[in-house]
Amino acid sequence: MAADHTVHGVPSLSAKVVGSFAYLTVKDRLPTILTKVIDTIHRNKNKFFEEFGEEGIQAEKAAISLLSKLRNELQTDKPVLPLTDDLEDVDSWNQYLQRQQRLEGDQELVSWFKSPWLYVECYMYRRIQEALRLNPPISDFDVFNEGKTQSFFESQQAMIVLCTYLEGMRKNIKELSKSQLSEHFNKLLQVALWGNKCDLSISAGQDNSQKVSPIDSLVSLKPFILVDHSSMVWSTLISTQNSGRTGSVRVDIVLDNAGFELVTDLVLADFLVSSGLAHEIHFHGKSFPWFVSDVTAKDFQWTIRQMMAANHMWMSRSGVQWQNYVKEGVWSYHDHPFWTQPHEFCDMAADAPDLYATLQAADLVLFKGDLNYRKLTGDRDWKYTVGFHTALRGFRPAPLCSLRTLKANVQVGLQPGQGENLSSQEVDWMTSGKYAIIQFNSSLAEQ
Ligand SMILES: O=P(O)(O)OC[C@@]1(O)O[C@H](CO)[C@@H](O)[C@@H]1O
Ligand SMILES: [Mn+2]
Repeated sequence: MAADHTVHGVPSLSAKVVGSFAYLTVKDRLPTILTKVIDTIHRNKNKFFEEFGEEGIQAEKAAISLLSKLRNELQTDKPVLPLTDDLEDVDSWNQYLQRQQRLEGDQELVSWFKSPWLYVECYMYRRIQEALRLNPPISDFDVFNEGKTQSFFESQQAMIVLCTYLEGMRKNIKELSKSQLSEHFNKLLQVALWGNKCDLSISAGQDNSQKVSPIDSLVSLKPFILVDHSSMVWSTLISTQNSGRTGSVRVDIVLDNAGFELVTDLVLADFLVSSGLAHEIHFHGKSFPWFVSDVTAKDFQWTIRQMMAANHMWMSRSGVQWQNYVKEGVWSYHDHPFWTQPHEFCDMAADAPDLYATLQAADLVLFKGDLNYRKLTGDRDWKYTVGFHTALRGFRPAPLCSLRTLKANVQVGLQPGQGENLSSQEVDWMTSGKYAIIQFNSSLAEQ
């Protein structure tokens, strides 16, 4: 039987296409990230010594040696190796490697430059975790922590603007009309969308004096939203209210990055709860450090604590409110090994049925960020006009919406000619983070 990486003749993005964005990422970006990780571990040598003595130093050396070997395997296109640590997901990863090998056929071994980009990129982050797990004293060290905390502190000004907006609204939220609520909803949905922009500086001001408000900048960013299904997201929320259901409305947010983006997500979640549009928010994060800036449980708790401790009245008031939501169970944080695996989401029902069942209990699921979009669409070379519903290939646990700035060259659901027009004007429109989508799919059949 012919086995390959195509679905309906649509191939997976892969570094085997020389010059493609996937190729450049594997060739340049991933080794750079590994070098930074090695440097970070080395710079923390003294800390490891203070905490664990000589054992800490040995662990630092051993982890660095494993990571240098990993970088060499990547750069010389060596075969992808099975994992050897003790995490609960090892079997699943190793089975996935076999699955990839079957797709590859007998001719070639699965390797960095030949296999699907999504797979090898996820695998790199899992191997970083392996290098730490195999060296127990430093297993819990988060190699990306410094960057995440720095991005939080650098965007304080924009956070203050958001929390001030939130507090202003909270005061008379019960008196707002449906249309006023919908206006606030659209704004905060867009703030959470642009929070995914890679540079984190949504408020254009670079200096630390006058900052442009992340709310005010929404108008000028609007033309860069290529697909805007926000009215369908709103209708979904409203219809759950109008349906006369007695149960509480639950919104799940599949988080992406820590720092400013996480705060925009928490502000949106706060609005949903305090307006009564939702009664319960489930946040889904990663169980270990992932794709440099993704949220882990520690980041989630740290962020709320930092907000509470902030030296600004509305920021700390928001932090206290969020801590209460967590205490009362109105907000809950969840992680599942599936989020740090390479599977496309259409595999979830079969490969992580418990997680799929969890999402089925939501009234709406918001997927933040670029990587989640790649997994929603299988990271394939789809034609721009293919429907989102088609690209999801049966993944529809609940009504869902992707909030994503474009940082990888996969995009579906555009109007005829829209993608071609953009390509003729800006070669990097799919990877610069300048454009964005709010793309919705109902849980029903084809819309
Ligand atoms: O998911 P996010 O945080 O929005 O983006 C993740 C990302 O930076 O990593 C990949 C490239 O290495 C791309 O998918 C994307 O640009
Ligand atoms: Mn991310």
